[in-house]
Amino acid sequence: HSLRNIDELCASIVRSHRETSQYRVEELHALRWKLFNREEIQAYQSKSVDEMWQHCAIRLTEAVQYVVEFAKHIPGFRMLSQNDQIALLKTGSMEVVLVRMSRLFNTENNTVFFDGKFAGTEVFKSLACGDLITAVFDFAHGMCALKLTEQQIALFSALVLINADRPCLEDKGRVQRVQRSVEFGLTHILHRDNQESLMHKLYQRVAVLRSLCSLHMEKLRWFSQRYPLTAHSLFPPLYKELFASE
Ligand SMILES: CCS(=O)(=O)c1ccc(CC(=O)Nc2ccc(-c3ccc(CC(C)C)c(C#N)c3)c(C(F)(F)F)c2)cc1
Repeated sequence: HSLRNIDELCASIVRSHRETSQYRVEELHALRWKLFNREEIQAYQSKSVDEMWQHCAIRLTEAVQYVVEFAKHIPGFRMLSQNDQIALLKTGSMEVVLVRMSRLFNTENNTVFFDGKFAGTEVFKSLACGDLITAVFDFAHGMCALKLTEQQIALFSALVLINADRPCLEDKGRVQRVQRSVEFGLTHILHRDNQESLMHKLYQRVAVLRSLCSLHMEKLRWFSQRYPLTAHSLFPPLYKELFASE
């Protein structure tokens, strides 16, 4: 890797992250005190379990679609086979959504940007998934504590996605080469930012991310058994394709 194309690699991943984020950090910062009022919280809490699940699945799927766009602009991702691209997105897109969620989190009042305003955990009560929501909020809190820059989030998101250890990859070697170039990019910018110590903290976050996503899948399996009609006919097709283990 000559430095030139490592800088180009980082620049294209950062550009893609910026272009595929629904909101810029400045916009979210300006909205951070826009909280749901009592009536709005009441309205969410009076939704039935399946209504709230469907509502959240739609929101999550929107966020995932931006991650799919982000992936397509990671240098080397499009050179992978269709099946390998889908395999990486199937297991990695939720992880990247959760990494991105940390940008939506306000640690001062423990709220996250959802449906246009900042919501506390009480908004999600009717999901009957308190442990998952708590885990999502805790993860976002932990990510905020690292005070990552947008560039660091962009490279970390790309590294979370391009993982050669994902199951059922056709050409593991090719994914490994793309993964190594992204790893090189992340270490390059951490070195430039004089923050090499962040690298092992980021790998620790990956372990938490894995458990969070398997908790999400476990809850989805529980929900699909309890509300098969909603899960099979009212969830966004992309959500089912990526997360329903069928
Ligand atoms: C920051 C990147 S961006 O692209 O700009 C962007 C990206 C997203 C947004 C707004 C947005 O969609 N927030 C949101 C959406 C869903 C959820 C959510 C809801 C319920 C669940 C559990 C359920 C499925 C059983 C889970 C999970 N797991 C996640 C959340 C939050 F996690 F907070 F609850 C927030 C705004 C800008």
